[in-house]
Amino acid sequence: MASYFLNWLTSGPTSAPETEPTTATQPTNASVPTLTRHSPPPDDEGSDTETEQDHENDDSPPAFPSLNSAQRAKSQPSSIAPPNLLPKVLTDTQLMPPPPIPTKRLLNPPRTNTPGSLAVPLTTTKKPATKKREKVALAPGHSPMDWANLKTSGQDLRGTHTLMRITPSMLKQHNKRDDAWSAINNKVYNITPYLPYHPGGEKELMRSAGRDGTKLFALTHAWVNAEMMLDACLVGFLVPEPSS
Ligand code: HEM
Repeated sequence: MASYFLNWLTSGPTSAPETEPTTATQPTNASVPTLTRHSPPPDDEGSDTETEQDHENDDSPPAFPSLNSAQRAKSQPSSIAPPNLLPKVLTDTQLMPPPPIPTKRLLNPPRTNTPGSLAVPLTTTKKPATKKREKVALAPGHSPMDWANLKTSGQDLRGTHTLMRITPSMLKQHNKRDDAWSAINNKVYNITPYLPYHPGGEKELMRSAGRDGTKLFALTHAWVNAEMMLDACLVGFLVPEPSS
């Protein structure tokens, strides 16, 4: 490849420059270098002895620019760079070596929380230390739809005749399964009829019996609309103890 470029670079114009249309057919300027042409000389020009065999054995590239072209006539001999200024063609052994194979340490970097470390923070991979929440199997006839039907049936689910002002000490007395009250967001509900319908189980719901279950409720399932689900069980409103 390099020899090809050298070949066409050094095959300069053979006719005289246009600026000197004198009788001389060869360049008379001594500074113009004498260039060697590698293409075969047309020694047998005009003869009929040139055969197809000659063309087949001729592996030399054609002159570029073409010998009698305007491009060749315009080109200046001084524009030809000397061989030491021509771009160097690197061989395979001189090419840049491949990057080193990453070590096992780099493939599996240690997981640390040191500042500036690119490792995955430990906090995102650590499992939350919360208790696993499990739904219980509700008895037949105790699905959420059954609870909705019971609520609208007109059956008394409060156990009281009027809405009351309920203090924490009053609430505390209603902590048995058959008489369980719980306060959620300052509203006190009779949760006894709801116990067998609670998807989290009776045991879990009884943890809020006789006290303010707002925090427990929000921690477990803040998305549940207790106000709507237990509206038929409302018995009153939580008020502070009267100051003595
Ligand atoms: C008193 C009012 C309450 C109502 C109306 C209520 C209602 C519900 C509802 C509708 C579900 C199903 C949630 C779902 O499928 O996404 C549920 C599940 C559950 N509830 Fe309650 N609940 C109440 C109180 C409580 C309390 C005080 C606790 C715990 C102390 C509790 C513990 C659970 C648990 C563990 C589940 C099952 C797990 C889950 O569904 O994610 N619930 N409850």
